Amino acid sequence: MNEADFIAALRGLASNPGARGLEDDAAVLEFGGETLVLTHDTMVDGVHVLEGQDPADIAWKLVAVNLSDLAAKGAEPAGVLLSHMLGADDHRFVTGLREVLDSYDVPLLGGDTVRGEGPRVWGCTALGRATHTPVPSRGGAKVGDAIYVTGTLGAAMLGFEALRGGDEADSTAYRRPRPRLEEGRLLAPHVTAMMDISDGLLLDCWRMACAAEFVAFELESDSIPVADASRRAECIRWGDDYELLFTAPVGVDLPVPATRIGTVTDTDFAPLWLDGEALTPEQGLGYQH
Ligand SMILES: Nc1ncnc2c1ncn2[C@@H]1O[C@H](COP(=O)(O)OP(=O)(O)O)[C@@H](O)[C@H]1O
Ligand SMILES: Cc1ncc(C[n+]2csc(CCOP(=O)(O)OP(=O)(O)O)c2C)c(N)n1
Ligand SMILES: [Mg+2]
Repeated sequence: MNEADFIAALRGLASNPGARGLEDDAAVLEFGGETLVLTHDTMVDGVHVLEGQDPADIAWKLVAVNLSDLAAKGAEPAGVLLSHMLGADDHRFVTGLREVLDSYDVPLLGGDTVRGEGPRVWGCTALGRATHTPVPSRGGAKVGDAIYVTGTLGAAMLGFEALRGGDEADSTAYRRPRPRLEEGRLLAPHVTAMMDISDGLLLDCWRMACAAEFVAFELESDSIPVADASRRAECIRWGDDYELLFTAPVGVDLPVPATRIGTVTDTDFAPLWLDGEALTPEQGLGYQH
């Protein structure tokens, strides 16, 4: 089973509406007059971070990727719970954790600590409070909407290569992603759909188009902001950038800088198009476990 098959097999168990059919970045629960937004992401040594990487970076990224899912729902963080496997330089993990929690003013609420064999694995649950309801979903794109991204894609890939190669180039984008919390909150009232881009722009556009049903995402590659124009195809597939992907009606005055990369259409026989050519996940649109 791959990741998509396993999640599909879980769908029958996740009938509570809060699970959003396991088709969104986060669960959404009405609770005590508030709307809670809940998400969990795991990182594995050698899969999500380079073996031997500074644990301070690992702690930062672990929390940041979870906050990014809250950002995509326009939620403000209420706290995190962490799971940690003991190993080398655990004091550096604590240092990085303090840095990320202070930077985003997020309370550490609890977690769990274990020792085990095999590659190290870290987990984080982030809890947030919706700032706007209905909480934006992945599936709300409407025919005629414009498609936007924040920031630049491919910076994490370049940062990964810099870190792996040990060269002077800046690896910050890979080591210390910055969740777009402020942007997500400001955008939530204006978007028809929103998600964060963890697995690569093309794959996440595919998912957003499929979640909406009966729409297609038509993208123009030249309009997509990339960190290295000579490697555009890789920049829009590699992932790990944690920018926001969203749709909004044409003409809406956006409250934050973002780049229009395409249009939602009713083209009915393929959900994703790049420069007029239909694309499928078999062609390698992004990162899949
Ligand atoms: N092991 C699991 N148990 C329950 N739900 C899961 C599991 N793995 C993934 N999901 C759910 O599947 C959906 C897609 O997950 P994922 O692609 O990891 O989202 P994201 O990229 O936003 O982290 C989400 O609703 C997530 O909560
Ligand atoms: C050492 C290393 N190799 C490869 C990658 C590329 N990579 C691994 S996982 C991933 C996508 C994000 O991970 P996932 O577990 O799918 O997160 P989620 O979508 O659930 O937030 C990417 C781009 C990496 N980050 N680090
Ligand atoms: Mg996930």
